[in-house]
Amino acid sequence: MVATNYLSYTDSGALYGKPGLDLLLVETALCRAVIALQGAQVLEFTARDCAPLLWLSPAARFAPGSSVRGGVPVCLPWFGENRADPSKPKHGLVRGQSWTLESDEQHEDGRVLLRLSFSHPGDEVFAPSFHCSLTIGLGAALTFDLELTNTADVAAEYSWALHSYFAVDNVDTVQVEGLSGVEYLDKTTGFSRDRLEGNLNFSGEVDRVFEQAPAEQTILTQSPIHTRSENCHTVITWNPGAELAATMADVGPHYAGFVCVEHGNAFANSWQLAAGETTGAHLELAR
Ligand SMILES: O=P(O)(O)OC[C@H]1O[C@H](O)[C@H](O)[C@@H](O)[C@@H]1O
Repeated sequence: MVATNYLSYTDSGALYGKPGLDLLLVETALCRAVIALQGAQVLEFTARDCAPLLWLSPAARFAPGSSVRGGVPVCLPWFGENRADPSKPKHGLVRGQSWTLESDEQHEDGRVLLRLSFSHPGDEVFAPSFHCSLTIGLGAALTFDLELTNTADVAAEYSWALHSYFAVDNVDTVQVEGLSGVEYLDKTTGFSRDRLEGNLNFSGEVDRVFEQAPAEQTILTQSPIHTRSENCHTVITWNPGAELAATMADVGPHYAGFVCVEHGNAFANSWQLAAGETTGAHLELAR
């Protein structure tokens, strides 16, 4: 592993006083970012002259095998509960696995691109084998290019999301624009179906899956956050609210500082990949 003038290798003990995970630190004229090799999880991203884009829980734990609460965990090869077997880990398996940094480069415009990859051999947790790579772009915006290949010799279904935790002033006043008129499944009421009219507000526990969602949303907080995606047809919006957060050791009273607006393809939008087929998606996040 070679450090460059924009990339250094560190760990969660050095950055957060909580040892456990290896981290990449990128510092350029355009931004500062922290990425965990476990799960290819971006933990922090702050563009120059902007407020931090992402929320990282002050109570986050940095333990091998479990996802860190905050940043952008990658949920794959299934999103949420495994519907065929709910005893399997929530949100798939890649977020708790160590990824490989395949390449890093800095473009003339100052953007840094990190490409991380993960290969699953196929096992009793998820039978099909697959290979995925995530190219993380770090400039004025934070970008993701996900590429997934079904390396199994049979067709397989994949669902996934980039589970972004955005830093907001207060969950009680934040609104999400760009989902009006879209149908959603409400996880708090047994996945009943409803349609949002107007902006989304967060009051108490909100856990909604919007299928066939538009490509752009704006999170209206003091310094608005813009999201733009390509080939991500599902948006999931989540905040546990005070009561549920109190039962989560790594959230607790800090729940008011974030909203999750997650982009991917899940439920009706899940990917059906033929043997050997590759497909991809793009996401851009910025204040
Ligand atoms: O606690 P986690 O496994 O990271 O999941 C956190 C949340 O992720 C998504 O937003 C789901 O829709 C929620 O139901 C879930 O509670």
